[in-house]
Amino acid sequence: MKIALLGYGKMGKTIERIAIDRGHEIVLKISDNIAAYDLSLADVAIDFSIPTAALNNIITCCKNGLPVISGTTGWLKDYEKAVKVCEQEDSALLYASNFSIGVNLFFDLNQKLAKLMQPFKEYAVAIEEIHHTQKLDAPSGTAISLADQIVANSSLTGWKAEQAEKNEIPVYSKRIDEVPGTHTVSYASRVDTIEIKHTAHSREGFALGAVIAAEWIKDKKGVFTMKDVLSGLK
Ligand SMILES: NC(=O)C1=CN([C@@H]2O[C@H](COP(=O)(O)OP(=O)(O)OC[C@H]3O[C@@H](n4cnc5c(N)ncnc54)[C@H](O)[C@@H]3O)[C@@H](O)[C@H]2O)C=CC1
Ligand SMILES: O=C(O)C1=N[C@H](C(=O)O)C[C@H](O)C1
Repeated sequence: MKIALLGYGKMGKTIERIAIDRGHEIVLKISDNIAAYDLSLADVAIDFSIPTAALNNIITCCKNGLPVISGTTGWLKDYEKAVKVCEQEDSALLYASNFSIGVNLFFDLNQKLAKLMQPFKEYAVAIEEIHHTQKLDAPSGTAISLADQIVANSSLTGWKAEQAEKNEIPVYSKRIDEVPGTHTVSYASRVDTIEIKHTAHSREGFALGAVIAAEWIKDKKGVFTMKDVLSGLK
C-alpha cells in the first residue's frame, strides 16, 4: 500500500517505521502548510498534523478521492464539515481521537462502567489526562471522547476543563515531560474510589492502530470510526 503522510512529526515518524515494517511504502511526507501537494501516487493518506491543518488536509484528500484517516486532535468543532465534504465527494474518512487498540478497549470499559455507576449518585466522576509538554491541545481528544461517552450513559449534562458545575464532569489536564498519554476515569465517594486507567508506554500503539485503520479503509467509501475497524478484527 502506498501511503501519504500528512504530518511528519512524532507520530508521522513512528507511523512511517511501522508502515514500512508491515510492507508499505511512504510516497509523500508533508510537514507544512503547503498550498497544493500531489496525492496521485498514494492509495491512502494518514493525517497526524496540527489542529489548524487537519480539516484542510482531509478536504484535500476527499476532493482527490483519496481515503484518509485522521488522528489529529483539537479540530473537532469542524468534524461535520469534513463529513459533509467526504460524502459530497463520495470519498472515505475515518477520524479517531485515539487509534490504539488498548484505548479502544478502554473506551468499551468506560461505557460499561458509566452504565453500571448510573444509579449510584454518591459517586462523583472525574477524568484526568497526562501528556508531554509539546502537546498543543487540552483536554486531549481521548479525554473528550471519554467524557462524551459518560455523558451519553449517565444523567450528567456535559464536561468542563477543571472547575465543572454540579451536573458536569471535570476534566483535568496535566503536561509532564515526555509522557506519551495517560487517561484515568475515577468515581469517588466518601468511602472509596473506583478507577480505570490506560497508560501508553510509547507512541507505537497509536501508530500501529493508525496503520491497521489505513489498511482497512484503503478500498472503502464512507465515514467510519475505529469501531468499524475493530469489529472486522474480532
Ligand atoms: N489519534 C491518536 O491516536 C493520536 C493523536 N495524536 C494527535 O496527532 C497530532 C500530531 O501529534 P504529534 O505527531 O505528536 O505532533 P508533532 O507536533 O510532533 O507533529 C505534527 C507535525 O505536523 C506538521 N504540520 C504543521 N502544519 C502542517 C500541515 N498543514 N500539514 C501537515 N503537517 C503539518 C508539523 O510541522 C509537525 O511536524 C496531534 O493533534 C496529537 O494530539 C497523537 C498521538 C495519537
Ligand atoms: O498529543 C498526543 O500525544 C496524543 N494525543 C491524542 C489525544 O489528544 O487524545 C491521543 C494520545 O493520547 C496522544
